[in-house]
Amino acid sequence: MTLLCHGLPAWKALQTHHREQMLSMDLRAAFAQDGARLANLSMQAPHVFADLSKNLWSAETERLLRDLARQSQVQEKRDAMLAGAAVNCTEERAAMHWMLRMPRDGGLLQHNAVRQAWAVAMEEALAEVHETRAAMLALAEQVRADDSITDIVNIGIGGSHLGPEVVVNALEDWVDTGKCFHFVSNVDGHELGHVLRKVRPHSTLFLVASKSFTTAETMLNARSARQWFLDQGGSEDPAVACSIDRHFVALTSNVQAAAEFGIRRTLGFWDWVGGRFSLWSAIGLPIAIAVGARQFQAMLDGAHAMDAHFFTASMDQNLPMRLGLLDVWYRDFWNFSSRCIAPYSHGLRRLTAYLQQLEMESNGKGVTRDGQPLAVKTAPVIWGEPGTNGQHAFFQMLHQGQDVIPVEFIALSDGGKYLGAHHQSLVVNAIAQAQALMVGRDGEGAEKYCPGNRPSTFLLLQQLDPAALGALIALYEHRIFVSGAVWDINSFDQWGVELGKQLARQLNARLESGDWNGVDASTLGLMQRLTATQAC
Ligand SMILES: O=P(O)(O)OC[C@H]1O[C@](O)(CO)[C@@H](O)[C@@H]1O
Repeated sequence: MTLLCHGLPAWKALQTHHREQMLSMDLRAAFAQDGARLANLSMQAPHVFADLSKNLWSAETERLLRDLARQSQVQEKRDAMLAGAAVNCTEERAAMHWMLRMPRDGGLLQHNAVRQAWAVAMEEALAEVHETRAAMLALAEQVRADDSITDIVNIGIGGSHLGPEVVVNALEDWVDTGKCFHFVSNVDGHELGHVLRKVRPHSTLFLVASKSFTTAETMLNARSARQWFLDQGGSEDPAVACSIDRHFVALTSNVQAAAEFGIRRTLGFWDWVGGRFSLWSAIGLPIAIAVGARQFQAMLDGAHAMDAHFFTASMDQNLPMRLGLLDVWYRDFWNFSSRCIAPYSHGLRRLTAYLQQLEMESNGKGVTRDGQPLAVKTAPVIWGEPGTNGQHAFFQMLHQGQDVIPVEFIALSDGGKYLGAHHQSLVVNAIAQAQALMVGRDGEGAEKYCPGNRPSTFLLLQQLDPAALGALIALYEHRIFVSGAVWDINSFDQWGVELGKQLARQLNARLESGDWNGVDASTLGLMQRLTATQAC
């Protein structure tokens, strides 16, 4: 049994530090007293500048958090991930999404620490990654060149939806095909119907994206799409131009299930790619079709630069480490139960949804890797909306509400082709909000009082290009790994999701059999209402 994090000496030291020095901390005073605060608490990582100075911490806090990281063996756990160990212990799988962005020769391997951790068997995995990617990019280029295909419909949910969607939206300015991209995830037929009304079978390519190829929502959507395709004149005969063979591709690690479904064109990936970490794999096909092989590679390169930073930079200059430790500091010592994500970029409008899965599915756990109940809090609620919209919705509460909620601003220095006046206004608003949260307002009446001293982090990308976006997403992946490692949880499984799936299956079966024995009164009452409504 490993020692639980709250039993470590550094945990106790952080509790004392919090109680005796930080509870009364005032950010305004901290800046007034320390002219070097910004320099010490900000840093440049690959493609991402981070201003961490408006957080409720100090150099001493960070020193103690690094002690905590050492005592909870964060670096050893990181290196085990890099060595291909089965860090996803409940499913006995490695977690090697970072390998999906690794160059064939060199890259990370040029670093001593990485070379030492690298297992020879992983050479084979890397070779397969490159082979599969070449096939994926070749297919993407073929689709891009085919003017008869005007619409791409991605059918998938969770990691098989959110990553491709966030990236295709974010890289809108880099999309150089005239094709339209549609994402269908919800089992609500409304979503599929909405898309099918807009497309034609002979000009649509359906991508059925599912790692397991068993996810109920995706399978039902895929079956309905297939039926629609046949009803609209499509054919099962591969010799016909408008055939399933030509218009359906499966992206999956379960090639056999895809074949049983009737899809013969498949791109595979491996069980060591977690669903929420899969956009870099075949699941990224919609991205590659949208922006082409060169820009897809640029996104991988940006992510790889962040990987190299995470795996090699010293702890005090390692951005994913610093952010992951900040997250533990806020969750467990300040007891902040949520974090607001505020991307000041329309391109990043789906980022929060993506990060919700990444962080809450990874770290929303209550036991350690060896099954011990945790006495500390883990993942916060991740929520938010793009700025400036959020300012006219929930920022009121951030400024004057009773809860303190750390805010994460994400902005771009260069707004690209968008009108300078718009971009300037956008970024100035982000900076002003971070300032307002910190400085507050006093002396103008009780109703106008804003307490200030409210924490925020500011992440700045030069522009929203493929490399910067890749680096930003990899930053979040690694940061979540760090906090998960401190809590000693398995950040790579998601057993909580299974229960609901299992019960939905049982309720469907009970609907068929009419056997409601042992079902609680509330569930039974709701099911009776549903069947009564259906009967009308
Ligand atoms: O790609 P699949 O196997 O359809 O799974 C979809 C999603 O379902 C989950 O397993 C549970 O929500 C996610 O982890 C995953 O991203």
